[in-house]
Amino acid sequence: MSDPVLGLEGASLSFGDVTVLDDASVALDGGTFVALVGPNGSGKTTTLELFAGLRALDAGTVTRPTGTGRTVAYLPQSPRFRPGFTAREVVEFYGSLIGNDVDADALLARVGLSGAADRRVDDLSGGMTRLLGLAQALIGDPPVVVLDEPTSGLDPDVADHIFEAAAAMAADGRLVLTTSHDLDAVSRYTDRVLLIANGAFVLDGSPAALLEQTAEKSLRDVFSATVAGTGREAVTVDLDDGGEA
Ligand SMILES: Nc1ncnc2c1ncn2[C@@H]1O[C@H](COP(=O)(O)OP(=O)(O)OP(=O)(O)O)[C@@H](O)[C@H]1O
Repeated sequence: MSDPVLGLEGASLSFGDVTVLDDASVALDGGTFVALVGPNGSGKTTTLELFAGLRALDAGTVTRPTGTGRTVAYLPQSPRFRPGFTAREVVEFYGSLIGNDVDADALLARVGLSGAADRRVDDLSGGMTRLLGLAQALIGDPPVVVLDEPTSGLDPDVADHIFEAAAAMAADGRLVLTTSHDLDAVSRYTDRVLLIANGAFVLDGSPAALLEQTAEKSLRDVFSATVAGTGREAVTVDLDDGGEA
């Protein structure tokens, strides 16, 4: 078997008394669309940041692609682009930063944004802004694309479009790793699901395999049953105004 493109081995990371990873290991291969799911605050964004090289572990090792050029493209949850630029200018600008001659129109077409090439980024909808982020992620043809909640706040059709674009990026041979709370889309589009809870990857498999393994009806049910089984307390919301009587 070939070496994993991304991996964690014996990984531990805490913020003060909050343990995000506790001796966790995982190996991810190219040509795969992987979803990292888990409860709020379970460590999804932090894990993506580790893979993007934006954070270091307390213990253990991170495997990332070696080589020159852009190896991991990271799209944060709320991408921001230089105000006043058009979508095409954004792609050309980032291409020039990376030192790549980019065909901006081809990249915008790849994500379905041809019609918005001359629109200023300030005038793009939320969905278009995420799509521009995907186009930007493809600059320099990185082998790994990491997406943090790329569909939060988007309508289901636009969300589907983004999942389709991400799946196509993986079908081209890349490793695409996304976080998402949209378990319906995750079931339909991804090849592999990792569920993080209590510092560990507690489930790992294709959506179909996870349903079979757990005998649950939907990934949503698998999620709830597994998270409950870890003994993790649900997030509690205190509706009291907190005022003293
Ligand atoms: N810089 C930081 N300093 C202190 N604590 C942090 C820091 N970054 C994250 N945390 C904590 O680490 C835990 C994991 O955070 P993270 O953002 O990775 O979770 P998440 O799974 O992405 O959450 P969500 O689904 O709500 O986006 C949380 O308890 C968070 O409060």
